[in-house]
Order: sequence, then structure tokens, then C-alpha cells
Amino acid sequence: MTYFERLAARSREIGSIVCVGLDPDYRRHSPAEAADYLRGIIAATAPFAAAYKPNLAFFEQWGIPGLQALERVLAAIPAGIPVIGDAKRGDIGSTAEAYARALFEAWRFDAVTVSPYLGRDATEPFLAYRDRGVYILCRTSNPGAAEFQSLDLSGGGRLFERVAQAAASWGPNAGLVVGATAPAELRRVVELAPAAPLLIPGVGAQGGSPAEVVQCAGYRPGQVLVNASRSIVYAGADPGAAAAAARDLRDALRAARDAG
Ligand SMILES: O=C(O)c1cc(=O)[nH]c(=O)n1[C@@H]1O[C@H](COP(=O)(O)O)[C@@H](O)[C@H]1O
Repeated sequence: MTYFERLAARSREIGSIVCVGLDPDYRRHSPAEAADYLRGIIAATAPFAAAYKPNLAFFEQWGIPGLQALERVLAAIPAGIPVIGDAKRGDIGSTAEAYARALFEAWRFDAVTVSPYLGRDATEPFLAYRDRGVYILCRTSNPGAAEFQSLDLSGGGRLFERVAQAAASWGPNAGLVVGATAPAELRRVVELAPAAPLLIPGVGAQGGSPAEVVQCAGYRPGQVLVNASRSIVYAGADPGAAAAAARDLRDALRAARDAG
């Protein structure tokens, strides 16, 4: 089975399109404590998690002990729950090959995030792993996202629109990252690339609306995956609060589906 088939199966099995982001805050823990803490979060949130998404930066910030923590976190994720390695890589082909080997073979992620900025050849080493998923940054969730991504390409639409059209045709295992904080752009991406699977971060701490996400992108297991990190992992004092936050997000997305 491909990554997107596995994700769809997991999403349907548990009735959730929630991705739980695993981004430890260095101010709160040592790397070893972070691993213990996140293992507790995983145990508590697994019933609601269609996927997990550790962002590598939050582990790399500690150096080697952080990578050891990541190894322990990944080992705690139950088999059958896909894991996205959020690394946002992008480089010339030979370097991209090394990145792809690192993420898919050494770390064994089911999917990764990559930047389209270097062009198709730089994403091919990732897309060559046909059973894995490759989410290409299209319209990000940050306040300055429009600075480049919304630039008009004289007659060719805006840059993120071009990325949506191009990346969607790069291979059956290519998906797009579109932030929940930009609902109009999300709707436009779905118009331009209706078959492209979407990873949608930006609800929770960044303020995006789960209901708007479903209104713009639909509720499509495997094709639409909505990530929240801080608002789940640090929802409260114990893993029970994280479980409640993940469940609430699952329910908000379902309610939007049922209302539509
Ligand atoms: O690729 C991503 O996942 C990503 C893309 C984007 O446009 N915005 C975005 O927030 N992310 C990541 O999604 C996570 C969001 O975290 P919270 O804001 O804590 O929910 C972080 O790991 C971000 O790096």
C-alpha cells in the first residue's frame, strides 16, 4: 500500500483527519524528558491521531541528544499510524538524494515535507520512493507567506497557484502543504488541484478555523489531514488534556463535515 492509501485507511478506521504534531518546547524539558513526555502524549492521543508529525527542528535544536529523543518518540508510535517527518528539505539533486535517504531509509518516515523552490528535479529523489508521501510546500501558514508565494507571475497566476498545479502533476505520491490561516488560498488550491492530498497546519496555536478548513477543502480521509502541534501537546498539565484537545479537534472537523 502507498502512504496515501495507508493514511486513508487509518483515517477511516478511527474516524479522524487529525494529525498530531510532536514539537517539544526546549524551555520545558531536557531532551530525555521531552521523549518521556511525548511518549505519554502519543499513548493518550493515539485513538484520535490519523497521523503524527514530528518537526525535526524541535529535536535538532538539542543536537545528538535531541536525535536520540526523536528515536525514542518514533519507537512509541503504534504500528499502523503513519508518521510524517516535517523537515522541509530542498536542495540540488545529489543533496536531495541524501536528504531522501536520511528521511526515508534511516528515519523510516512514511511521508516528508519538502520545498518546491529548487524545482522538480530537486523533489524527484523524494518522489522516487513511491510508497512514501511527499508534501510540497504550496501556501504556508505564516504571516509573511504571501511575500513570495502570492507574487503574480505575469499572466501565469500567483506563485502558490503555479506550485499547486505543477506539484500535483509531479507524481501520484505528491501532496501539498497549505495553511489553515489562508482559507481563500486553500479554496483556490483545491480548485486548481482537486486530486492533490493536502496537509493543512495552522489550526490551534496559529488561529486557523477547523470549520473553515472543511468548508474549503472538504472532509476527505487520506486527502485532507489537519495538523495541530502546540494546542494538543501542551493543552494542559497532563496527557489527558492532550487527548481531550485531539478529540475536540477531531469532533470540530466532523461537525463541520456534518453541517456541510
Ligand atoms: O509543513 C508544515 O507542517 C508547516 C507548514 C506551514 O505552512 N505551517 C506550519 O505551521 N507547519 C508546521 O506545522 C506545525 C504547526 O505547529 P502549531 O502551530 O504548534 O500547531 C509546526 O511544526 C510547523 O512547522
